[in-house]
Amino acid sequence: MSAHIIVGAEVASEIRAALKEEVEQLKEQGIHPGLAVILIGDDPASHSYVKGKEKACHEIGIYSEVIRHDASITQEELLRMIEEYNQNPNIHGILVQLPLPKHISEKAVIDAISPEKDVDGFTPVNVGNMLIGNDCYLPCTPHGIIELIKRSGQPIEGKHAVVIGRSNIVGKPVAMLLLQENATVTVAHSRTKDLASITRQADILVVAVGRAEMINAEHVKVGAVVIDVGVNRNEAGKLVGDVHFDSVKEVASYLTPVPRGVGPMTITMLMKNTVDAAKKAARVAQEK
Ligand SMILES: Nc1nc2c(c(=O)[nH]1)N[C@@H](CN(C=O)c1ccc(C(=O)N[C@@H](CCC(=O)O)C(=O)O)cc1)CN2
Repeated sequence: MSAHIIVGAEVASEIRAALKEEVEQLKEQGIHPGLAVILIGDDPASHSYVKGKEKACHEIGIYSEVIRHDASITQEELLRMIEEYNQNPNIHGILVQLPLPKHISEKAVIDAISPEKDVDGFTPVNVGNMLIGNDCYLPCTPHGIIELIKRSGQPIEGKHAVVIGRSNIVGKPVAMLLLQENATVTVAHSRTKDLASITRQADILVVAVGRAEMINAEHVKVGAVVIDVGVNRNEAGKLVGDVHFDSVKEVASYLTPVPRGVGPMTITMLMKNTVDAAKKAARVAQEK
């Protein structure tokens, strides 16, 4: 068997083309979606992701403001900056790139973002709404993963989904979204005993552990759908996922590559959330 490769970059391009058309139409109605991206510090990967977000905004026609600040900023200054964007009517989405420098509390920063502008879907209000299945901004990577599985044509309902990883950004929310799609969900993590015996039960395996090529064919059931969320450098300096691509592709039925798999969907779902936020703000203004 050789798995079908789910090229997230191609799916992302399709969604971005549709968003571009939608934004053109919104602008004709006087709605101009706007996103503020705040990047603190000098982490090279974060700088590259933020550049990707800026470029995607430009391509789709979303107005963007990108604030790059060195790590000398205080938490209070950052919170003030967020509050200004909360009040700014030209900005519909606010994103603070993670991780933050150690002296700044991630929790305090996320809590400061108005839930209506939380296009990352990280605030407690949006997380709570996601949990109970209310309309809300879904976190971008988990939402992108669900979209990739759905567009591959593979059913989620009734399947056993195993998620490896329990981060707030990926593991926990993707487990919740799979549950909402009626999968039976198991969450495994660094303290899980006999990981392979659990992952081998998975019809859908989502891997978000942050360890280069840790999951190999021994961990995967024949015919499973395998989604690789990792972005790592291997010993040779090559960009690889958490999944050993060459061995797993011989066992899985569907597999996402790294790069060009889940990653491009993260930025694309952010664009979608920003457009949705602008539409919601326009509706609210009209109702007043
Ligand atoms: N505020 C947020 N911070 C972070 C998030 C997030 O969703 N919101 N997610 C990640 C980083 N991230 C987006 O911010 C992100 C990660 C990976 C990619 C991507 O396109 N990866 C490429 C490879 C990139 C490379 O060459 O290094 C791929 O997989 O093809 C985009 C965005 C943490 N922080």
